[in-house]
Amino acid sequence: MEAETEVTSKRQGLGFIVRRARPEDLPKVIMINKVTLPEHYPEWFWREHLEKWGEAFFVAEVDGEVVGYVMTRVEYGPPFVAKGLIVKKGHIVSIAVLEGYRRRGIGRALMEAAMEALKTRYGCKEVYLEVRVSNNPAIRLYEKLGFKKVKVLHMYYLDGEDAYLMAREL
Ligand SMILES: CC(=O)SCCNC(=O)CCNC(=O)[C@H](O)C(C)(C)COP(=O)(O)OP(=O)(O)OC[C@H]1O[C@@H](n2cnc3c(N)ncnc32)[C@H](O)[C@@H]1OP(=O)(O)O
Ligand SMILES: [Zn+2]
Repeated sequence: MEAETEVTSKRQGLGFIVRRARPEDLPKVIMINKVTLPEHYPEWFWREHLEKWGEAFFVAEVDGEVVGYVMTRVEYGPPFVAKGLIVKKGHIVSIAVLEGYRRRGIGRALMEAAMEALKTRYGCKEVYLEVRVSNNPAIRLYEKLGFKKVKVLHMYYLDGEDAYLMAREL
């Protein structure tokens, strides 16, 4: 994918842009994470991911405002679903879209941009993530993109909830 992709919804006025994140986007990205998810990270963690794996860190913009993000990293290890002993794995660390901007394809477009970059820029053979077992909207999105539930991670979250580890080949 090129640096910027414009997606215009069939419904007028619901267009958005997906582009690579920049350092100046981080305050807004961190704010979106705070209001949408219980899992938060220190500022240096976001910055580190942008510096190391910035080609697969994307934001979505509506009318010039960042309304969503996807942050990823690249890891080496035994694959969950791909073939091989040790492979490069793309890890979707966090994705979120502000509540008022959901169900217009932004989450899907962010995931597609991240997966394409993980594959073509970093050579990842698969992509994986963890998601709360109760998070149906996110699970539906991942299944629509071809992810499968690989295993349950018991008590994965601080509040005791389990996670599904979901993965697909790239
Ligand atoms: C690895 C992790 O970060 S796990 C945590 C994921 N993030 C969160 O849970 C944060 C809060 N939630 C969100 O930010 C959003 O709901 C997201 C990111 C999960 C989805 O973002 P959206 O922009 O709404 O997704 P998008 O519009 O692309 O939806 C694509 C498809 O996913 C499925 N989907 C998305 N939301 C829902 C929902 N609420 N109910 C059922 N299916 C849904 C649908 O199949 C949808 O296609 P459709 O609208 O044509 O039916
Ligand atoms: Zn994770």
